[in-house]
Amino acid sequence: MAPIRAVLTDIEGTTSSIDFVKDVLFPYARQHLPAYVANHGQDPEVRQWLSQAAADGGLPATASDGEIAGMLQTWIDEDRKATPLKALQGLIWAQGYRDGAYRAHLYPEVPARLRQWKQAGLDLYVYSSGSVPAQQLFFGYSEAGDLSGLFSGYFDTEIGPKREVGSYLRIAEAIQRPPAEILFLSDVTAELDAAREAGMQTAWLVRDKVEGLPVSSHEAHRHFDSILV
Ligand SMILES: CSCCC(=O)C(=O)COP(=O)(O)O
Ligand SMILES: [Mg+2]
Repeated sequence: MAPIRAVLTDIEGTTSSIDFVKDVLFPYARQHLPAYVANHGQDPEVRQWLSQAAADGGLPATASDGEIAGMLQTWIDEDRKATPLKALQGLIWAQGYRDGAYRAHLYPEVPARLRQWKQAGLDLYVYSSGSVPAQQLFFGYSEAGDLSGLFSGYFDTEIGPKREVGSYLRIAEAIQRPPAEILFLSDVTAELDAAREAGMQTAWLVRDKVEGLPVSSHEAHRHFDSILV
């Protein structure tokens, strides 16, 4: 096996709990979405994402911003990983982080392990369904302080869906590493399958408190400390 030179990590369920995203971030975005759309709907970036969401959701061209906001709230309830929704969520979360409404959850061993890997010469990258600005906020306002400087780059679904092989090939190309030198960490086996098909090495994070680790072709880990690179 090729030596690992870079670690590419997912966020939700991997560095951080699913509960924090579902119980804190999503409700905050859902609550503030209508006012955010009313106040910022004419900003060019926001307008572009609203138009893309309306088109993706099959709304008529005459749909009001209120109707688009309502559809986006439904998408939040359904945990849709749609790029326009994720971009808008990131813009809304910025206010919550800056107001101190929350700090991003990280599993306890994650900050030290990321620092160790970085000190050992590995390059660290993030690949999440959350938008790149949302990822930067997440690690910038984490419970362990500002960790954003540890990462050499961030990728979201603008590079492609997380379950598609091509996304991982494009990430490897973007970071100028052979896929075999990249270790991808995720809690979702379909994502790990795609990364492996692209040639990456994989580790499956199983954070649930169930008895024993599942048997899988992807090495399963309860936490980052047992991942040896
Ligand atoms: C960037 S923080 C918000 C996470 C989020 O919105 C999400 O959908 C997480 O998905 P992931 O790909 O990190 O499992
Ligand atoms: Mg995940």
